[in-house]
Formats: sequence, C-alpha cells, structure tokens
Amino acid sequence: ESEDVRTSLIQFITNLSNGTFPPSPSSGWNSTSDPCTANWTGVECDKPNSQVKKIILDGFNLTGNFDSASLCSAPALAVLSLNGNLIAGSLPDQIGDCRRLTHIYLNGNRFSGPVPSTVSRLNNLKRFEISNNGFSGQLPDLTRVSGLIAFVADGNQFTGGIPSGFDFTNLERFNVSNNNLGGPIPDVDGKFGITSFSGNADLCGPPLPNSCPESESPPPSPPPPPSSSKRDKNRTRDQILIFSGYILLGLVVVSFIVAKTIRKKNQKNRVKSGGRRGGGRNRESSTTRETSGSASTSKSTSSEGKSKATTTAGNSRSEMRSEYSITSADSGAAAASFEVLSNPLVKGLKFNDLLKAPAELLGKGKHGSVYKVVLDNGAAIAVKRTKDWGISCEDFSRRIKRIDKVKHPRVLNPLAFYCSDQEKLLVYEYQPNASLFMLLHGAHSGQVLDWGSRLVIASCVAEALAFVHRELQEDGIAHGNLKSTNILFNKELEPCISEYGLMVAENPDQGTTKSGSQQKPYSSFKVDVYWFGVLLLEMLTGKLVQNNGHDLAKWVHSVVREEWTVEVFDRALTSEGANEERMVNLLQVALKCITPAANERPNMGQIAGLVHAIREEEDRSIIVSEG
Ligand SMILES: Nc1ncnc2c1ncn2[C@@H]1O[C@H](COP(=O)(O)OP(=O)(O)OP(=O)(O)O)[C@@H](O)[C@H]1O
Repeated sequence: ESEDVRTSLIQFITNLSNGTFPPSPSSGWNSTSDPCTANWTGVECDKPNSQVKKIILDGFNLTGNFDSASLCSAPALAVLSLNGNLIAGSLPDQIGDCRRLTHIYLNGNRFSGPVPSTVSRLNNLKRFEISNNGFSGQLPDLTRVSGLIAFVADGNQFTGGIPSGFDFTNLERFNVSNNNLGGPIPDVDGKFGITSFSGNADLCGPPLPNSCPESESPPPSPPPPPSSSKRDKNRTRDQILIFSGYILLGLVVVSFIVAKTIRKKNQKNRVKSGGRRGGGRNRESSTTRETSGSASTSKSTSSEGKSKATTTAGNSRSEMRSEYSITSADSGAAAASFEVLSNPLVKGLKFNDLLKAPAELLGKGKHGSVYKVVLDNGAAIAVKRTKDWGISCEDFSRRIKRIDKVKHPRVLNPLAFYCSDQEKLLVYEYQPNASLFMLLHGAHSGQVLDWGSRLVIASCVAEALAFVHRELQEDGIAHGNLKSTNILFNKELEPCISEYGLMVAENPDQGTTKSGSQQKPYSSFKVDVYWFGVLLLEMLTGKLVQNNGHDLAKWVHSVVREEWTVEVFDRALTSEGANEERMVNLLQVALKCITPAANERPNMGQIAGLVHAIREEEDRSIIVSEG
C-alpha cells in the first residue's frame, strides 16, 4: 500500500482506539510496515495489487469515533467489519466515498444519529448490517443499490416508514425489528416473516397481525410506491380504475362535445359565407374538415356521452366502441384514430384496453399530462396526453410513424398513438427508475448522482441525440422538448430519451415551445443543442432550470467571467473529488451549446464527439489509478 494509505489507516485506528490498538507490537498497524506484507491484524489484501481489501476487527473493544475520510483513502477496501465494539458518534457522510465497499458490518456498537444518505452512493454494496446501535432518523433509501442482498438494522431507533424502494425480490436478509417505525409494510412477497418487523409499535399490515387503519397509505418514497398491503393494493387499484376510466373517457367525451360545437359553428359560418374561405384561415378550415369527419362517426348526444363516461368502470366495452368509433371496426373513414406501432409489447392493444385499465397520474407538464397505465397482461405503459397542438392527424400520424422507424437503444420509441383534433395520446413503455430530474433534484431520494454517472448520461444522451438528428435531418424532426424530465432510466438503469419529436420548439430566445410545423428544420435541431447545453449545466451545477434556462446560463456565465472557478459546480461533485479539469471541459461544451446565435452552436454530432472524449479521458484516469 502507498504511504498515504498506510498513514490514513493508522489515523483511522488511532481515532477508534485512543492508542490502545494494536494490542501488541506484533499486530502491525504502524507506519513503518506495510499492511499487506507485514500482516497487520484484521487486514486482508488482494494478492495481485497488494492493496487492503478487508478490515475485520470484530470485538476489539474499539471506542472513539469513526473516521470515514481516513478509512476511504484505502481505494480497494471492499469489506469492513467492526461488529461488537464500542464505537460511538455518527457514521460520517464520507462513508459514501468508500466506493468499493461491498460489505459493511457495524452491528453491536454505539453509533447514533441518522445513517447518512451518502450510503446510497455505494453501488457495490451487497450487505449492510447495522443492528443494535442507536441510529435514528429515517431508514436509508437504498433503492438504487441494485445488488443489495442483506439489510439488517434491527435494534435501533429508526422512525418513519419503510422505504418502498427496497427490492425484496433480491434481498435475502431483511430485518428492521425493534425500532420506532410506522405505517404499512410494503409487499414483501411473503419472503420475510413477523420477526423482521416486530417491535415497531406503529407498523401495520402483513406479515404483522395488526391490520392498517383505513386511512393509512404508504409513506412517500420514490420511485412510485408499490402497494402497502394486499388489501390496500386492491382498494387502491379499484379507485385508480374508476378514476382512470373516468378521466380518459371524460377526455374523449369533452373532445367530442368540442368537436361537435365547432362543427355546428362552422356549418353556420359556411351558410353565412357561402363556403368561402380566406387564405389566413387555411389551418382552421383543415381542422374543421377533420373535426367534421371525426364527429360524423359519432351518433350520440353529449348527455348520452356523459352517462357512458360514468359507467366506464362498468365495462360497457361494446357501447364505447360503437359510440366513439375509434377502433377500425367502427371508425370507417374517421379522422380520429388509434394505431399500434411496431413494438411487440403492445401487440393487439385496443383503445378500449387503455380506457379500462388502471391508471395513475405521473405528472403534468407544460404540454400535457402523463399517466401510468397497467394493462390486463401486466405490462406497464405511460400515456402522454398533449393538447393544443394544431397539427393535423394525418401529419401527426406520418410524423410518429417516421420517428418510430428510427431505432436507437437510448431513445424510447412510441408504442401506439391516438389522434383527434383536440388531443393526441402517445403510448410509451413505462420506465421504472425515475427521470434524470428526479435523480438530480428528487427531494426524498437521498441519492447523489456521482460524477462518473453524470458523464456517462451526458455522453449517452449526446450520442443518441446525434444519431436521431442525423436520421431525421431531412424530415426536419428534432426532439423539441429536451429536458431532464424526459431522460428516463430503464430497468437496466440506462438513460433513455423520451418524447422525441412530440413538440416543435422555437429558439428559446424567440419565445416558448409552440405547436405547428412552420420552423426551419435547421434551427429546430440547434434548439435541441441549446437544451442539451442546459441539460449539461443542470447536471454540472445541480441547480434547477427555470425561465428557459436563461437564469442558469446567466449565473454560470457570471461566475465563469470572473475566473474559472469550482463555485459553479454541484457541491456533491466537488466533495466526491470529481476531476476539476474534466468538469471544466464539460462546462465549456455546455457553454458552446448555449451560444445565443443558433448558427454558431455546434451540431449534436460534434458535441457527442467532445463529450465522448471527456468520458474516455475519465475512463483512462480510472484505469491508471486502479492499475
Ligand atoms: N415512459 C415513462 N415512464 C415513466 N415515467 C414517465 C414516462 N414518461 C414521462 N414520465 C414522467 O411523467 C412525469 C410527467 O411527464 P410530462 O412529460 O407530462 O412532464 P414534463 O416533461 O415535465 O412536461 P412537458 O413534457 O409537458 O413539457 C415526469 O416526471 C416524467 O418523468
């Protein structure tokens, strides 16, 4: 081991023992010997590199405080076991810097205070055992530590609920008994019994015998919570079913009424103007024609429509079909259409399936809302509803089908779409691991996205965007609404760009995103470049994007003008020791992207190259430091 690491480890043990360790001179642990060759007590090294891999000092009466900063200077440390000592005080934040740790055993000490949220950065963690201490506060959220197989935290003073993000299918051991936890127990799939949860006065639901009070709902914790108990689950499902059916069908009814009203108005206008239309009204007239087509397929009155809407949960499938005529069997030449695209996930999906499936509002954006819908076959999809986009159904359909032809693993293709004049629905595969926005700013996540991950995300997004830009250059279809809520993480935790081409964006300096397709293709691609720059700034600074990114850009420029300074970077990045030179390089790329004159911005291909080079440099530096 290097001299620095030796010195740090001695510092670590000195803080823990007030000089009473090592118990004898032959135990090692002095700065003149090497931990690996001199066999320090409790230390094991990996053979090829002679680096400290395990520190196991169970039952050595260690007291004092835990100095994570010194400990984490051992770059290859994977196992830390300090069970049965007398270590007191808090577990410091810097524990999150021991990135190689796979096993942490701190059972039977006197730790107190909360478990720092930085433990969620320990991506390699398999076992985290901290039972019989005085830890308090919320249980750590280890949702993103995907390989965790044991979480043992019984006999502490934790409060709050059990985070729903624990992957119980993966866990082999789980014990939070004898704390002060409350609320419903997540569905553990029968894997863990009463002894894993007992001794918490306010926990309820299976496997505990006490059922939850009627009003009890799962504690908030991203990603979206699964059910609390089976009974709650069913009840929630029913409620969702009713609401979703109501909402979706209600939308169709409202669209229908509006369409009819417009149609009536237009018929009157036609009578008044003798069918004459001026050039300035071309768009309106085409809309009217489509509206007429759509409405003409429906025979019902609005009040009939309403009564049908309230009976959605009663599953009047055939009635819905004939009334709204959106499936091919009845629609004939209707302008309103529902089409399933090439992905097998939704093969045979009918619009009715969407209407009757349970849905949950995921969020509302500037241009519409997104619902999570679980189909009969268990597939989870996300339905994006947009309004006020004055694109004809014909153009919309052509556009979506064109986008669907371009396949890139980091870009989500639409699975199906519905179009009427009043609204467009886009169906995507539901992505279970939140958005980049949530990872950067999510209030309860307690997770910090480290520099390496941010760089990988930046480079993946840049490459994917460059690819699609190239493919759709001639069609002039840019993303149009690139932002961190549209970067979603799939099952494999890979970033994916969502909602490609669903908006036609204007240069942020000239106004806001608008519907219509009057833009020069060239500038809309450069608008994506601007927003990619803003995305980079968001990742580098950790700050929220407001006012079209202008505020963030202005602030970054003002800091940079004074001198290149680390002040601009997210504290989480500087405190993890992220390489400043490479962060500055990425910042320079961001600043190029947000150049006010659109034609001076590089294209996405060039940007992808620049980001890729920074990523390669980062990878090389890791290999060198590990080698
Ligand atoms: N396929 C999906 N899977 C999982 N979550 C999704 C999916 N699509 C969107 N979401 C999430 O749903 C929420 C609402 O999305 P929405 O697109 O309406 O909001 P937005 O991107 O902020 O606004 P807008 O696109 O209207 O400008 C966001 O948090 C988004 O991350």
